[in-house]
Amino acid sequence: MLSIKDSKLLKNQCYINGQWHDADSGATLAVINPADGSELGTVPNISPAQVKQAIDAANQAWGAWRAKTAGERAGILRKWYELIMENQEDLAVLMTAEQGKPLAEAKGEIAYGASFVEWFAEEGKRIYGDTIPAHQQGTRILVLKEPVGVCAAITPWNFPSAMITRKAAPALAAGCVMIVKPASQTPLSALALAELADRAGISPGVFSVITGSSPVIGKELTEDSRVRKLSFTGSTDTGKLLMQQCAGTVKKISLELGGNAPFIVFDDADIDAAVQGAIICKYRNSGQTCVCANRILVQDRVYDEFAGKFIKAVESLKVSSGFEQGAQQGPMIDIPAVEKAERLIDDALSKGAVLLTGGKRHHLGGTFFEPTVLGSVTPDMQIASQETFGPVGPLFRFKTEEQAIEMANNTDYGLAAYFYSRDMGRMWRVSEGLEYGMVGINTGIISTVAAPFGGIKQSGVGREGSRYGIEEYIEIKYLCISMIDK
Ligand SMILES: NC(=O)C1=CN([C@@H]2O[C@H](COP(=O)(O)OP(=O)(O)OC[C@H]3O[C@@H](n4cnc5c(N)ncnc54)[C@H](OP(=O)(O)O)[C@@H]3O)[C@@H](O)[C@H]2O)C=CC1
Ligand SMILES: O=C(O)CCCC(=O)O
Repeated sequence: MLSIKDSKLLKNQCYINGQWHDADSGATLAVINPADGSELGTVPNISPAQVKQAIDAANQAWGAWRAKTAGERAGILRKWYELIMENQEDLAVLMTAEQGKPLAEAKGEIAYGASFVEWFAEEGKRIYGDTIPAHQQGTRILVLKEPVGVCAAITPWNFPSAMITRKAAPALAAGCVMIVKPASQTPLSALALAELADRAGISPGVFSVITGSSPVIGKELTEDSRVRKLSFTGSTDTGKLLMQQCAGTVKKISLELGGNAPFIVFDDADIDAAVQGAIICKYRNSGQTCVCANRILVQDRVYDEFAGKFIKAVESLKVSSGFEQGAQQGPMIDIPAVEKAERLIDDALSKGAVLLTGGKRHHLGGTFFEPTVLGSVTPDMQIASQETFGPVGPLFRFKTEEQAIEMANNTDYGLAAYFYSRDMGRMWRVSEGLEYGMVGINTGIISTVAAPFGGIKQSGVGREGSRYGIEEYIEIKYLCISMIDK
């Protein structure tokens, strides 16, 4: 039994048009605690007709929601933010139970997720239009910014709360309405957010959370022309599929997909700081983060020093249930995730990599995995080109700055990159040379509500957070007013 103060936050129904619903058929999906395999509850596996009902409700709710002033919407969103923060502890418990991350990380994610609601409540008040010098006498040109309309969000299990608010908050602030389909592994965090949205006074239909089979729900959401936009965070393969499905109705899309982040340590770096940065960048959330360091590139001269200190720090990480005091690495999300880590390690070792620590399932059993470091990794190994999404840190060796940039860019992904250096000229050269949407310099953590999050190449389309994030939910309408001199 989960220990939460407000038992009404634990839901087993989905939230459509301001009401809680079972599936028409009564079908359910089980939600599993990855730390011990126990069942935490069930959620409805809804029918295509119920997805249509959610779209009907959203479409109907849109008019009244967009007609509110930005200030009125901001007041309601502010209330939602406050309720999320008041319930931070309970929401974190739900998250750790269904996702596995340490409770301290879960609390951090709740605050991070709430920060998008607070930020965009304010940002919605500053959606300014434009006037443009006209091209002829007696004419004026105006640019209006209008909400896109009914939006859908499909979100992943690795950040079960923040990936919802990062999409829903700018949408609602801009005057759009949103239907969210969370990952099947982590629907409880999403449904708890819906309960709090309800308490905050977000009107029926403005924010719905639906659960069930992803291909079925995805098809309904992408084929319905009333849904004007899809925002997705998840794997590149699923993102490509959804992009294709959205083509039929030419929807706007935002895609936040996979990464293959290089983490470069130059020989002028502060090595201790680089080790700390690499630990947090690689092992937070058990390595299941799209901006996690995926390849650690270390310059020849400092390779041995960095490797020695890094291995020591990795070996000191506490692996346990996320609820245990001091937990630093919880279980992985499921067995396929463990098998993927094993596959990548086996491939690397068979091609000449060296196991420096870890490398196998943890003695705690289930989906716990040892924090792992591989040395002498080379670009021909699968781990160099695939997103590991696990606690495996592969060390690559490089000689020159040019070689580091070339190795870093040698991937189809372009989400986040990191490097450590104390040379100002190098900071500019390398920042400009890296083909990535985000670059962390002398830091392993770059996520904040204040900055634009997103990637290039096959890592996605669009940006989330910051003042840029709200533009994803705005259409531009141009007015050409003539004959004003008559
Ligand atoms: N960029 C990122 O942040 C993430 C990257 N990944 C990467 O993807 C790998 C696999 O993870 P996985 O969970 O399978 O990622 P997916 O991309 O498959 O899942 C993410 C979301 O997409 C949904 N989804 C899956 N298939 C469809 C579909 N056909 N139509 C509509 N929605 C769909 C899922 O729903 P449901 O759960 O119900 O199937 C979930 O809500 C990971 O190992 C990692 O490399 C994974 C998650 C996040
Ligand atoms: O992994 C992701 O999908 C998002 C990363 C969360 C963040 O750091 O903002």
